[in-house]
This record gives sequence, structure tokens and C-alpha cells, in this order.
Amino acid sequence: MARPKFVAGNWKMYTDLAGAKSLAAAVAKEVGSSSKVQVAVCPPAPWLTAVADAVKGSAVVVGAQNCHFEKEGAFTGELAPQMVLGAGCKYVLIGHSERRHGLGETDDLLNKKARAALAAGLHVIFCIGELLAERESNHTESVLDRQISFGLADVPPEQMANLVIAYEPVWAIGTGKVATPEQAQAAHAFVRGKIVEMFGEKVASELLIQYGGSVKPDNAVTILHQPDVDGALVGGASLKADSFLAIVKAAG
Ligand SMILES: O=C[C@H](O)COP(=O)(O)O
Repeated sequence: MARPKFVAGNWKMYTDLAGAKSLAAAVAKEVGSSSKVQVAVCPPAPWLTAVADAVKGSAVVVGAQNCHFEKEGAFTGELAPQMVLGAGCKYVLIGHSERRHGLGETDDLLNKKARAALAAGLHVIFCIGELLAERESNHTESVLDRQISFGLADVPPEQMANLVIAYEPVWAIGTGKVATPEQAQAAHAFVRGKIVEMFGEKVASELLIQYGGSVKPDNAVTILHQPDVDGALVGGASLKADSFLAIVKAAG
């Protein structure tokens, strides 16, 4: 059975409340109440409930950009998975490179977060990807192998249906330097092979793998139609309804 396409917008630390609501409403209006392409938007945490309200009644779902692995506690500034659910989210991003490399989040920490989020009933977009130096020294596959082996260790196989992997080569994020369709396909095929090893053929064949890194309306079609590319995690181009919706259209 063909896998559906899934396009998610990661708004990072952009938008104010009014801008977040109007962007969400514009996306929801165009997507409507049913969509062949699955669509998610991931606003900054303070806007989650307002954005969840703005997309209500449409096929657009909401994701948070991070969560903690504990249910509650003295963790100033953190968000429990249950809080993310309570704010109206279906998804949470775990392991974005800006948190791995900018905030020092380790494979072990990300594994705890992914397992806690899945156990709480959230769907996870688990981000992986190599640095430029790692690609240039031919370490792309070993980096992806490590991020998946440690990051998804002990995830119950039945919860893998609620997990999406986003392959985001770090050198392509926010740089305008998009991976070629061949580079994206090769990495995605490697990731799927690794999931076969860890979870078996069925889980791997149903797993959605998004590509992220400078996806724009003019490069989306070729990337999104590679055999192992099941959608996109979009940063900059998700901040304008027109460009985000053009990418959603390109996925269809
Ligand atoms: O989460 C999204 C990625 O970081 C891609 O960002 P970008 O589309 O601005 O390169």
C-alpha cells in the first residue's frame, strides 16, 4: 500500500500571537476538512492552544517543537508530553538539529523524550541528520545509524506507527543549500534499511520519512517524489501560507 505524504511546518522561534493565528487560519482554510496530504504546523509553545483553535474543523494538526521526558516535576521551562497533548497537539518534534547541536541534546536524552512522548499518546517526528563535515568525511551513514540505533532503542514496535522520521542534513537547514534528490533518496533508503534491521519489514515499509532542509516551492516536487521520501519538514517556507501551501500541493 502506498504511503501517504506528510508535510509539516516548523515555525521555530518565529511569529507573534496574531501572526501565528492568521498563518494557521490561512493554512487551515486552504487545506479544508479533508486532505490527501497530511499537514501539520508546529508553532512556538505559547501559541499552541491558539493555533489548535485556529485549525479546528480542518485536517491540519498541530505539533510542539519539544517536550520533556518526565510527566511533571521541578523542570523550569519544560513541557511534559501530557501538557503538549492537553494544548491540542497530535505531534511533537524530537531531536531537531537546532536542539542537538545548539542545545547539546544527546542521543540518550532524545531516546528518553521519544519514548515518553509515544507512551503519552503523542505522535513523534524524530529528526536526524549529519553535519557538513560528517558528510564530507563520508560519515553520513554511520551518523544516521548511531542517531537511529540509540535514539529509537527500546521503542515498542507497536508504537512505531506513531513515529515519523525527518531526515534533515544539517548543512541544508536554513542555508538555501538543498540536498539533491539523489542524496535525499540515498539517505532515506539507508534509514528505511536501518528500520528493517531494528523493527522488521512491515514497520519499515509503513514508516513515513520526511526530508527537511531548504525545501521551497520550486524544489519540492522532485524531492518529494523520490521513492523513499514521504513528505517534508519545512522551516523558513512554512512561515508564509502561500509557500507552505505550494509545498503541500507539490506533495499531492
Ligand atoms: O525543521 C525544519 C528544518 O530545520 C528546515 O528548515 P529550513 O526549511 O528553513 O531549511
